[in-house]
Amino acid sequence: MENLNVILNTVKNINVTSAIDILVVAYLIYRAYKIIKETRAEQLLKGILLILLLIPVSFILNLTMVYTIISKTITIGVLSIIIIFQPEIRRVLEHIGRSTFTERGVPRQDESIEKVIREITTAVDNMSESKTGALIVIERTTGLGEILGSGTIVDAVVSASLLENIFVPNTPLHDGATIIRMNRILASGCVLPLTGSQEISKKLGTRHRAAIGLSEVSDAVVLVVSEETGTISLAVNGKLVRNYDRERLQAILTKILKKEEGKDESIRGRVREWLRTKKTTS
Ligand SMILES: Nc1ncnc2c1ncn2[C@@H]1O[C@H](COP(=O)(O)OP(=O)(O)OP(=O)(O)O)[C@@H](O)[C@H]1O
Repeated sequence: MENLNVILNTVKNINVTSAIDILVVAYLIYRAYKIIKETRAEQLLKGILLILLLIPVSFILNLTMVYTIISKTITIGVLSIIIIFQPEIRRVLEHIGRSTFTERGVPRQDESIEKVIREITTAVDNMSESKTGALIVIERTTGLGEILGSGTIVDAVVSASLLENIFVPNTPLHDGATIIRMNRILASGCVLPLTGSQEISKKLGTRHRAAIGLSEVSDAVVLVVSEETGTISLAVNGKLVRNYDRERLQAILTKILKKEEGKDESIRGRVREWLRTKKTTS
């Protein structure tokens, strides 16, 4: 009863500043949840929230032992969360950075993007026909500097023939991933992080797992051509979509990489856009 009074008094003392404080925290939690939704962190997060919910419940019901154990182990818990959620935390922070700064990996001018997309699509389609295994990463806002270091620097203009040449079997650069930034092939033979997801089909080997793995920890677009079947797949945001043909691949790459004309994705741009829509609706 005493504990309940403490909580009621706290609620009574809420002023405008603390209400804003609560709203900001609630918004940040909501955004973080949206980013990690449908990743392996979602289930873990639900479990942790349930345990955290036990703190006020045990406090109100005077369950001294439960309350003491949970509140005393929370520090170790926070440390464990940071270690377990390291990839997801990185993703959330990168996502925040992405909203603040404008895109850097994708070429600015539409013509240039279209050309890069055309060259990549042609190469991927040809490699699919000849069943040449390939792994192509298109960098967007998440910097892939660490990954570049694992491969060999190429630094050449993107062209279908160069891409096809890189992946010719038994040549020095065919193993691993090729990274594209803007309209340049930066490096080949790069090692990508493998996904740890248990939900992926056992039929998919390490090439596809590497594509999903990188797309889980970055906003890169990753293309895979299967050496076994010639199937074209695309991984974005931890999801792999299979069986693309040339037209569908060109369409999806254009949709992802070509920024809507004049659209400002930065926070300032979004606020401006929101104010503009408010003005027109009022
Ligand atoms: N971590 C990694 N980073 C980059 N490339 C990788 C990685 N792991 C494997 N690869 C590439 O994938 C090739 C092996 O593909 P594997 O047959 O295991 O995959 P798969 O998904 O079954 O693809 P495929 O359908 O082409 O056989 C390696 O030779 C290498 O080029």
